[in-house]
Amino acid sequence: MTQGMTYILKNGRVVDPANGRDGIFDIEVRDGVIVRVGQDLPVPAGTTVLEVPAGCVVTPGLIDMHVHLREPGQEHKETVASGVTAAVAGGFTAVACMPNTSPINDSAAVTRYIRDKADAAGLARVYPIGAASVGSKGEQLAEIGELKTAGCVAVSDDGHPIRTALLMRRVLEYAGMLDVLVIDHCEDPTLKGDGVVHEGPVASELGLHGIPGEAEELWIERDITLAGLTRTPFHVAHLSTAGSLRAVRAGKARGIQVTCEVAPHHFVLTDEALRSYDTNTKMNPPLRPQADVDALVDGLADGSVDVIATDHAPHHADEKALSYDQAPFGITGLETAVSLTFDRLVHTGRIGLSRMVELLSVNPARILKVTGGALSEGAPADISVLAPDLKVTVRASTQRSLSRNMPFEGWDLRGGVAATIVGGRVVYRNTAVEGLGAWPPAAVQ
Ligand SMILES: NC(=O)N[C@@H](CC(=O)O)C(=O)O
Ligand SMILES: [Zn+2]
Repeated sequence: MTQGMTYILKNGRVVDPANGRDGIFDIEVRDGVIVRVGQDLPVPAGTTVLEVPAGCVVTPGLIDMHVHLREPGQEHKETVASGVTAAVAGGFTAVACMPNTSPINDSAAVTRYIRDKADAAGLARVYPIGAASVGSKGEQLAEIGELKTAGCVAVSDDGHPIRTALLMRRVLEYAGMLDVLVIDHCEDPTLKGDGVVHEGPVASELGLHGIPGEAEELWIERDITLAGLTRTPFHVAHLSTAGSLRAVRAGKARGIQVTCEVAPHHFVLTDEALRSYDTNTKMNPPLRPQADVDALVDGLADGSVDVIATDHAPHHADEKALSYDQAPFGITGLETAVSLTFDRLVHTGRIGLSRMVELLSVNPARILKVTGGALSEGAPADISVLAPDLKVTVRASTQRSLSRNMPFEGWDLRGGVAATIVGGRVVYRNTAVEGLGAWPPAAVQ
């Protein structure tokens, strides 16, 4: 525990693009707040020094703006407590959680319940996302004002698209007035039909029903048009195709306030992974062909993709053991995102560290309008310490999530997390990283 304590994080390579910093800096933390950032800060008597291990990178706390915490209602898959434990072990100081719990988070009572659970866990910050429509049924507008007052930072019917153009228009109008972000799971349900994987040669060969990329693209075009009509910001959840990215780029070029996120599995895997028939390759949107993956990586590099978000979607092993058609959509992601980003984007030279920090911290903070995204003096000390060269072998059995549904079992990746600091408290310390021995013990390690 380091809250209430003064300490100096010493000699870390600080990558803080919002403040134009990339170099060796010290960070002084007092009572949970960053009080000074500078080179060779003096160490007053009695001040603890936390030496940053050689090769580690200190960044503003990572924020995952798309997770499913499953509480209330599906605590066998994940609880708020297990979810935030996975989050801090994955390097995230904050997460925004989708409303498709049971009951749906369409009321202040559910929002407060989630926040209370998050406060009790005391690990990552949790920003609830409220439903856009009552019960996420797509019929009646949810009480967006009530949800905002209770602490929701955004609204979405994630799991489903916001059902009609008229409803989307109203959601944008009300949420816009209240300064609440609208996030849509963009997918035309009629085109999706009973599809379970990407529509294409692999699906045909395997005899699985396909979902065309156009199901996503059409819906994004609809939403961008309505964001233009209402002059309101709109965020695309889990964007997955080249055509979707073209639509977002064109929207941005027209001055429409549209932003988007891409999940790690969509820039790492293609629909070739389906040949395993492993239901841990089943998620929504589905894995796409190489050309889409290449386009997403280009977008991540050139700035047209704003955010990396995991879409952490825990499901129980019994459900994932069903046939491919029957199993639920979704995979976990909180504990692999940083390693996949380092291994597949940074070490391949596609993005630099500062772009990585923009995608995982600066932009989600800006889009959600929440604290963080910068290591500024006076800001809460939400800090991630990353280990770009750490050798990681992914094992579901050692992850903190209650669920193990992920397709990266046994993967060797380069890059990981050394420590996670929330509000000045070291909440996670990775015992596999050398040089953290003198750090205080953490709640998760
Ligand atoms: N992404 C997924 O595959 N699954 C999500 C719901 C959703 O966003 O579709 C889930 O809640 O399991
Ligand atoms: Zn979704």
